[in-house]
Amino acid sequence: MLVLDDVSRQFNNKTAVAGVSLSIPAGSFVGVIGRSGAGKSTLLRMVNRLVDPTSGSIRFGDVDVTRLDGKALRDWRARCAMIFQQFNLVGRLDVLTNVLMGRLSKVPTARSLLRLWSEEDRAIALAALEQFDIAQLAAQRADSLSGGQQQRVAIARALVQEPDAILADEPIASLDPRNTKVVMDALLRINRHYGITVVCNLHSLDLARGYCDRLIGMSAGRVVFDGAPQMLTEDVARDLYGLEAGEALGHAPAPEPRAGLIGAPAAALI
Ligand SMILES: Nc1ncnc2c1ncn2[C@@H]1O[C@H](COP(=O)(O)OP(=O)(O)OP(=O)(O)O)[C@@H](O)[C@H]1O
Repeated sequence: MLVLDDVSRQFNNKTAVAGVSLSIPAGSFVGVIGRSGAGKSTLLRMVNRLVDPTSGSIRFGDVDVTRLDGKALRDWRARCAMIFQQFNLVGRLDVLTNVLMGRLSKVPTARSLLRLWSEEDRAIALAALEQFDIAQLAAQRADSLSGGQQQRVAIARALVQEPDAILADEPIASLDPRNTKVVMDALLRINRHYGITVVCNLHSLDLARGYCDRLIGMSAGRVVFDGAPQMLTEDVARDLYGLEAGEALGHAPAPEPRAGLIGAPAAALI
């Protein structure tokens, strides 16, 4: 269970997140929605500690995330993988090496410094690429791939970290509708098949409704809606998005059917 208790973040005199309290049970697929500037990215980044809260606490099980530093903080970041709008791959490296980067926290320091990957690590990375139908791209430079392919590589890299949670910050914001569906289906698969918690910032309400079990609506740094997608009425949605309602309430592709939800550890990739 991920628990945020009265978490706030200020940038100079601007309050980005204001007194957010939330409990997210393991295995949830949560969508964080709201208009631009509502505080969605800051909220996610605080969980991963890319941004430190100004006040409040974040706990995951018995770990007090807000107090971690050094190796303990690095370990935490390995347990909650981030996925970004701009993929954050190393463009000049091949796809397989990019995915192997996700194994860095799993291998002894000496080997990780020398980038000496075991056969097992390579097999895990290749199996992750296969999951998302991009194993044939393993030897290509990451920067030669389309946006949708790059985001699937980033998701494969996150998966081989064997995380407890994946935090996805607008993962489809720069993708076309077909790739949007492919990437959202990949996140859904990770959630359903491996039981990994997914918290995903989304601008499109249709997408959030289609994929998430629970929506958290933010406005001016506060949580103003927290519930199942079907509880979010059109009126509440219009309030949430204000002038952006037209764009945010547009139609989005439907997810794959939610079948075959077998829990399995990420290590079971091979
Ligand atoms: N590093 C920063 N320095 C100063 N202000 C910031 C910083 N990061 C965020 N903010 C401000 O905090 C508020 C919340 O920003 P945040 O990026 O969390 O919102 P968001 O809902 O993710 O928006 P978007 O959908 O546009 O990414 C905004 O007013 C933003 O300008």
